[in-house]
Amino acid sequence: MNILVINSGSSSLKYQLFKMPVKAPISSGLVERIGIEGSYIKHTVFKGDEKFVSEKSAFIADHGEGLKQVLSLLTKGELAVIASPDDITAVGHRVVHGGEHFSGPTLITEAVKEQIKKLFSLAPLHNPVNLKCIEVAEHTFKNAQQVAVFDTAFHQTIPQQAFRYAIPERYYKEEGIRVYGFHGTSHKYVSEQAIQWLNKKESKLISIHLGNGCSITAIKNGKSIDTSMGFGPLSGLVMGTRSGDIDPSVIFHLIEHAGYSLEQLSALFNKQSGLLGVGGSSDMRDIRKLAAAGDEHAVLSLELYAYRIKKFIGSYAAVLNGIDAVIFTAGVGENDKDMREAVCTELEFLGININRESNNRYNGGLMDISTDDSKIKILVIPTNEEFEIASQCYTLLQ
Ligand SMILES: Nc1ncnc2c1ncn2[C@@H]1O[C@H](COP(=O)(O)OP(=O)(O)O)[C@@H](O)[C@H]1O
Ligand SMILES: CC(=O)OP(=O)(O)O
Ligand SMILES: [Mg+2]
Repeated sequence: MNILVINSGSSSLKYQLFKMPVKAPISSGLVERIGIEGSYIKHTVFKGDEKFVSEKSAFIADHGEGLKQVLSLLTKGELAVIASPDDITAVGHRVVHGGEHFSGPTLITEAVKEQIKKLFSLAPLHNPVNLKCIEVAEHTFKNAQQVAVFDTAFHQTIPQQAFRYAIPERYYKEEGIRVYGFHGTSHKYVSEQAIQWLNKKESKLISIHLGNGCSITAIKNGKSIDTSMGFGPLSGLVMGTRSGDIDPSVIFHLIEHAGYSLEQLSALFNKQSGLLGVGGSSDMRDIRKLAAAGDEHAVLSLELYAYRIKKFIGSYAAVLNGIDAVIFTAGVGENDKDMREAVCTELEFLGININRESNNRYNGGLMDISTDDSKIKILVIPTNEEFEIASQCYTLLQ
């Protein structure tokens, strides 16, 4: 059985094709910097111990175009791995917002698509793109089962005191206004790796996912108990183009004194803020270059980004009443050693001591980058949302 997984994030589209039940990747790849200058596609095919890679740089305007190019790479040319669409038994889709309806992998029906559509306004950078990818896959792989795995599912264990906002109950009961939480598939995957590595029956973890979207989750004994994103994937940490936490008074002010419309407000907080708004680019690699050249705005954006993460670590240390390990994952978490160092600096009082030499040396895989006497372990763990989605799809289809 072959399962193709499509993971569309706000700036990227990642895919992996797995042979099941052995969970062996046949092919994987990514389209990065979608919609900004410097987009590229990397397509990898695994044959035994050998790896074949093709890379192409060309502007890719949106995820629909990205997915069409990916499907063409998978089915045509030298590095094709699918002879016929019927080689694909199931397509697993990452879907970001599932509301309260979905707590596990779900077969996609017309009703499920309607539900994904209803949540467009709450995850405007994601749900429309996720639905688009589902439609393209349905059209391409007519006989495959289409399965959705929701970012929100892992956070369904968050207790009411953490998921409710302090507003009248009817807004929860009638409008579903509550914390949902996102990046759940990633937080689940890396926390399970950490629990296995720690080899402890009971565990208290803080998982820090730093991609284009960023979120941090408190995980007790394998269950999410609080997370920084809320009703939509907008609150909490500073992100590529999203502001993270902001006092709602700012919104009232912009409406009252500057005449902002709903569309302008949504664009401001979702698309024009975060690293882009403060530092001049949504991409951490660009920000690093600007900061190295002395750009003060870029430097400030890095400070805001690290400070916000640190604030949440303190808050979740209190929520968990202790920490066994903090985990860094996703694009920035796995690749930006300076950000890991900035976040962990001056947290010694908590028992977080980073080993700078190990941190600088990190080059993939699960690695402990804390000092030998650090009370709290600091782990870098590459996320693999596609692997997790394929596993959940397989379980569902059995
Ligand atoms: N070598 C690197 N150094 C610093 N940041 C990096 C590096 N590689 C990738 N990133 C950053 O990771 C982010 C994208 O992360 P990713 O998890 O792929 O995002 P998403 O899935 O949300 O689209 C971008 O800000 C990018 O600049
Ligand atoms: C939920 C979210 O922000 O996802 P991504 O980081 O992939 O944009
Ligand atoms: Mg992502």
